[in-house]
Amino acid sequence: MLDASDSYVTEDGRTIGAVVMEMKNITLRFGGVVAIKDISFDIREGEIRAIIGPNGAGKSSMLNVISGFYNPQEGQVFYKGKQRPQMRPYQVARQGIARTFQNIALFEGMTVLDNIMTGRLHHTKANIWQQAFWKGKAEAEEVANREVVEKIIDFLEIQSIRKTPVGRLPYGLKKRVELARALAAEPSILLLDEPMAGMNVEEKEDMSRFILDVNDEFGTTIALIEHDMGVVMDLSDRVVVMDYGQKIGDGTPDEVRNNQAVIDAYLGVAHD
Ligand SMILES: Nc1ncnc2c1ncn2[C@@H]1O[C@H](COP(=O)(O)OP(=O)(O)OP(=O)(O)O)[C@@H](O)[C@H]1O
Repeated sequence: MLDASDSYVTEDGRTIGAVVMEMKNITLRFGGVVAIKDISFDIREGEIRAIIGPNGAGKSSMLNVISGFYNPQEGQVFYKGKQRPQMRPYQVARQGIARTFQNIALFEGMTVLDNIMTGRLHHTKANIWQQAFWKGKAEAEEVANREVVEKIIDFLEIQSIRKTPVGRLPYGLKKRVELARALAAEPSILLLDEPMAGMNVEEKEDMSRFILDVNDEFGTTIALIEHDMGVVMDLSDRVVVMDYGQKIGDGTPDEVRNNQAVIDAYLGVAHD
């Protein structure tokens, strides 16, 4: 059994570090609906952590708790060892947590490059006057921001579409641009909201490869939610399984695959 501060090396040679985020006894209600019921789990530095579950299981609600969009009625979120107070999403983003959205949230009329640049907003400290008159600090920031963005464009192999308005791109590429924008924030934790939803097989393979590469190359901790159990099993180090707002499984992909409660949930076996 690992301690919160332990680290270990995976079979494929990646180092998984200490616990960086801990969700403790989280309960979230919408009026009479209990979307999350007393769930606890942790996320370790450098790991790929999936949260899966059938429709309505509470995955999006959980992602929204992590990203600060929802504040749970009960339970605590610990980040880097400290209990996180109630926060707005932009404050969570400033702590190095970036996300993508299931229904792509890009500016369709803007080019790929400009969309990705919007991911740098939290790294821009020059005030509006400095920006308007292109002086000192603003200029240096713009150069640094472009450098980060160019590196990501290369990394995600989207050089050829950098000047294309996002609205003209096929779905799979839009998803890749969204990933690029989230990466532009240089997050310590990247949250992916159903990154493979609506993709064909080839697009899913591409996205899986990029998720693995991001984790490997930048050491980014990744938490993702996904409806389809198959696609995340090869990617993830550990998987939390939710069903009807409860946690019914948590462990390595193999442990989860062999968990009877998980098998039942996915086969639609009735509840008591
Ligand atoms: N804003 C909301 N207001 C009221 N009920 C909500 C709200 N958001 C989610 N719920 C309810 O909470 C439960 C969990 O929903 P959630 O969207 O988190 O599940 P999910 O696992 O992400 O589902 P899906 O895979 O279909 O996206 C559902 O019963 C849902 O109807």
